[in-house]
Amino acid sequence: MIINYSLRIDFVRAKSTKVGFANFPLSCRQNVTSAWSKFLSAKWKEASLKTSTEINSNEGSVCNKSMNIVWHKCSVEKIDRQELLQQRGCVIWITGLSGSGKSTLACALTRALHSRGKLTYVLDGDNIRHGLNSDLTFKPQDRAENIRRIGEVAKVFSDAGVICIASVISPYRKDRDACRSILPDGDFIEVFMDMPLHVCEARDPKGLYKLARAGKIEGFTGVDDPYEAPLNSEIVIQMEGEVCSSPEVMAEKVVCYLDAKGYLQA
Ligand SMILES: Nc1ncnc2c1ncn2[C@@H]1O[C@H](COP(=O)(O)OS(=O)(=O)O)[C@@H](OP(=O)(O)O)[C@H]1O
Ligand SMILES: Nc1ncnc2c1ncn2[C@@H]1O[C@H](COP(=O)(O)OP(=O)(O)O)[C@@H](O)[C@H]1O
Repeated sequence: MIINYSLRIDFVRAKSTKVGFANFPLSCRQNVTSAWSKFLSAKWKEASLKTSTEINSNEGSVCNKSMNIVWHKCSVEKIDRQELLQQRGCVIWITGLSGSGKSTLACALTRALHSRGKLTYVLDGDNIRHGLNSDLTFKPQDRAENIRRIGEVAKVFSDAGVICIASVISPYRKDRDACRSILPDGDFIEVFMDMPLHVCEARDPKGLYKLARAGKIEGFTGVDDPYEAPLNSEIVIQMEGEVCSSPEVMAEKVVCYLDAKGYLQA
């Protein structure tokens, strides 16, 4: 993006330098400007290639390919919507292994908040992959893009004043941190489902661990694909010895956090 932009400036400068060539013979001027154009167009191509490589890498999408865009502000803003809803928009980001209980917690939490009159919306990895993200695989760069898109959608919901609950494996720390970085301070609340792999594998409600162990699914998180545990989550859900709290008790822990931080009022 920066490279593209500076090239655009160079291009404008190059065009204006043509005026300075006015005293040279026409053929000489044409040669210089055409060499300049070739040089710039080669550089432009190089920059574009670099940009798409960056987007397709595991870095996540750090560049914006859209140029000449200006943010349009409206007179009704987040603060007005929050006032209407009597709550503060935020993102509850539930991360953990498959089978760790992310969807179960997301459902219990949306139910608990709904019954307190709070507007929520759940973005579940499995569900989003049925539509918006149906073009993505489980390769690292596609997981990164999956998380980037869900992070952006969650940001829109929180800007709408909604308490958005994202339940996604999101195995890479960098991708989760990127989602945190696009939200106002405090509005990204990470919940780590810190369940041991053997517990998740014993649950295996969809039979996916079994398939992964049999080599029928490649790159399954926790089996032959990494999961980078969060280092500083706002909330950690763990077992107490061999016992797992009920989904309602887990949800209550998150509700208490939201209440204490003032998200349940405008
Ligand atoms: N290879 C591989 N690894 C992990 N999970 C897999 C895989 N293939 C399919 N599934 C199913 O996809 C669900 C995870 O989707 P996510 O979008 O949350 O994954 S990710 O955040 O992009 O890693 C996940 O759902 P949950 O079990 O609810 O986590 C699985 O059912
Ligand atoms: N707190 C819990 N106690 C006992 N079983 C649970 C709990 N949370 C989830 N489960 C069970 O574990 C399995 C996986 O839960 P799920 O929410 O689908 O996990 P994930 O979304 O992380 O894959 C399901 O069969 C679910 O009923």
